[in-house]
Amino acid sequence: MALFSRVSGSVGLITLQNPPVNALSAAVRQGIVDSVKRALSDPEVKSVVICGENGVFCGGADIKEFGGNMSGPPLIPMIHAIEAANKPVVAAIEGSALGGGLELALGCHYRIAHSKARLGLPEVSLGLLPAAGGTQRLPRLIGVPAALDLITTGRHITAAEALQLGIVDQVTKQSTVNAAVNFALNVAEKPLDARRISTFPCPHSSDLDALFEEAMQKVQKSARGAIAPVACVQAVRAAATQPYNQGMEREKELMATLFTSGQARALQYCFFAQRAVGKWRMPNGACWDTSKPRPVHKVAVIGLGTMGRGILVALAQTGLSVVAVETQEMQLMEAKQAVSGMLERGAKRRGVVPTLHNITYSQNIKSVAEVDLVIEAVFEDMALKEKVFQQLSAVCKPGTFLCTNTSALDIDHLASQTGNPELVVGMHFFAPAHVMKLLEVVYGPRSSPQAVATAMHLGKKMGKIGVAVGNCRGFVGNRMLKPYIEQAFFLLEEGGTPEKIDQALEEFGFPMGVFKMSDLSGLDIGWRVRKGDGLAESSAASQQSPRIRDGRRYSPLGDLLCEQGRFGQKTGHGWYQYDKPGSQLARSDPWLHSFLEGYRAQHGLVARRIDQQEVLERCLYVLINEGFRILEDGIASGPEDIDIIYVFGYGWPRHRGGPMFYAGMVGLAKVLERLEHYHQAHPDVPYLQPCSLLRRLVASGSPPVNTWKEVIKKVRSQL
Ligand SMILES: CCC[C@H](O)CC(=O)SCCNC(=O)CCNC(=O)[C@H](O)C(C)(C)COP(=O)([O-])OP(=O)([O-])OC[C@H]1O[C@@H](n2cnc3c(N)ncnc32)[C@H](O)[C@@H]1OP(=O)([O-])[O-]
Repeated sequence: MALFSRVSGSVGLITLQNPPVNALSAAVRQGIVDSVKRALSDPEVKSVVICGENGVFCGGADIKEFGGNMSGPPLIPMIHAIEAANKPVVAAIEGSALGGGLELALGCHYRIAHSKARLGLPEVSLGLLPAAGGTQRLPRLIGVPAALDLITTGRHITAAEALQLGIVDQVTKQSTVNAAVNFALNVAEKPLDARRISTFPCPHSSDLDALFEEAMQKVQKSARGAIAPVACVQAVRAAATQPYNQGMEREKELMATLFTSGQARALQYCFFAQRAVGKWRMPNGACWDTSKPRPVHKVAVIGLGTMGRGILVALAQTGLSVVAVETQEMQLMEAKQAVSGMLERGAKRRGVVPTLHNITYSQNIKSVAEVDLVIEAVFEDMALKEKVFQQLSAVCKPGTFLCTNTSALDIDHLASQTGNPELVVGMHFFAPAHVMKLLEVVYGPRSSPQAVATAMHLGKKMGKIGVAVGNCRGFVGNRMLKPYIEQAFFLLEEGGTPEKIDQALEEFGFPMGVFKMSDLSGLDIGWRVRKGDGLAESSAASQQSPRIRDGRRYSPLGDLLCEQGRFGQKTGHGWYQYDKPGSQLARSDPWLHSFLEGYRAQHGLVARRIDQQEVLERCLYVLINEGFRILEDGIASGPEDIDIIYVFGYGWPRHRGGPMFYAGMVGLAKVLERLEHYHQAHPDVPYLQPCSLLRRLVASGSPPVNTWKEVIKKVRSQL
């Protein structure tokens, strides 16, 4: 709702009240309409201020209403009525003015912002466009290029940038409402014609066609198939080329196509899923609201390879005091130099002072004795990690949380090396760790809820999206990746090429196909794991059939490439060739193609044509199937956990909502039918066998993804 009051004698104050972000629900819109009417009809009121309760102006339209029947007064006429008012209306912007919130402010005649406020039109990230006049008013106010930038990226800007762009008229460090009320008193009798943005001509650049052509190319390149950024450009074009009313018609028309699109549904699902993962729950019932984190003031990072350095940078940037330990002197010196450089560059970009002084470097593990939490990031080798955990358990003060940055190893086994296994959790960061948003917080059977809460809290402080998951080989992300990569190898054996398979996945929306990704991360990583598992054996030494392991189909293609020293980008050759070691531009490699031909001939395989549909169905559905197994095993507590892990850690296109949401969009029955089909064709591939949870969900009528948790609970109790 919205509260009306009269302040300073003649100022009507309208306060939006819908915690926590004052979203424009039906009740709030009704409240604004009623309050504006009251202010305009009250002869004592000479000017009006609109503000939000609890230090937040407005987070925009109420996204929760989008799925249901929209009732209450519509936003557009409400904003028009404010703009058309014959008394000045001033927006007092504190906290956030986003989406419909900023559109409301643009309908006001003046805008005063607090210096800490954030403004933006982030609708594009929800698969929409600013359809309450945002695409028409903003270009008229700040010009086409700046409006295009804000509307197509959805980025939030500071009050200082908003002032510089001309979006706000004044920035204050004091009480925004007081400043706005004083401002309103001063402008009470001033004429308003020059303050109604919809009447402004849109500032024209000399070559509009070229400008929009360039903008369209830019969004198409970065959108990876998302439709909203394209619609945003089209809407702004209407502002630049048509009168306001026609522009509004175009905005409405474009919004209508977006509003009901699957992409909008997927993106809005992601918005809520991102927030839902913070409300974690362990199988024993412990959860986010009953488990309080312990304060962490001092942290240590052990091992300063690539991952350790990234983690160190992310920690130092939070302002925490960090002890960085690396036993090799050379490595320590190199790491110190690299980390200082990363911190300095990061600080320069953000216009802040680098936090180099937060870090103490040491070669001695005993220097972690006084820290509250340790993140171990040594080489991915169980024997080495065991030793480190034994040492940590001996040197750390009682109660220190011990976290490991392993990407697949057994957390519980590591916990068993310490005197207090309840203090041990996994903190699985993704490379580069100071950039990538995802953090898997992995609890073992003995991890305490407080250890999970503390790791999740620390992750949030580091700007990460933490997802709490159970302990199993590869946890959630890497466990699902295994069958996905395996299918890609099988497709190569059957006639595919790295180029065709990658193209299908990139057209789906991944930034990189599976083979380019593998070249980037290094083929030797998977090879080392397969060797450890006894799967990858030198072809000469192998006693067993090269294409079968334990009765299951196996592809040794990756191993054979590694035997040739082809480790990917770092060696200049992998699934592709590169100009030189370390280059990033992948080129098709004739050697690889003739190698594949030779391999097929050697194993009596006849290449067939593999189309895009088969690539997508086999690679994606097998990954989804493993996701269902993870849900069945209770490793992830809901589909949102898996989807957020894939969107933020593995490049799954956000506008497709994550693998589990996508399965729901495709139709669970269809996913099941295709898995059955492929399993029949490849009975020696167990990953293709549909898991029982998927079957049960289909049998129970394929309920929508947001109700799976309930179904899973029931299914799990019956399994
Ligand atoms: C015709 C229409 C045209 C119009 O152009 C369309 C729009 O405006 S589209 C909208 C364009 N606007 C946007 O895209 C802005 C979206 N919002 C944000 O970016 C951030 O929430 C914000 C920066 C505001 C606060 O960040 P923070 O302080 O870290 O806090 P937080 O993020 O944890 O959120 C706290 C709680 O509020 C909830 N909630 C939040 N916003 C909305 C909403 N609009 N609605 C409903 N709920 C919303 C959120 O789910 C969470 O709920 P819970 O149950 O407690 O988990």
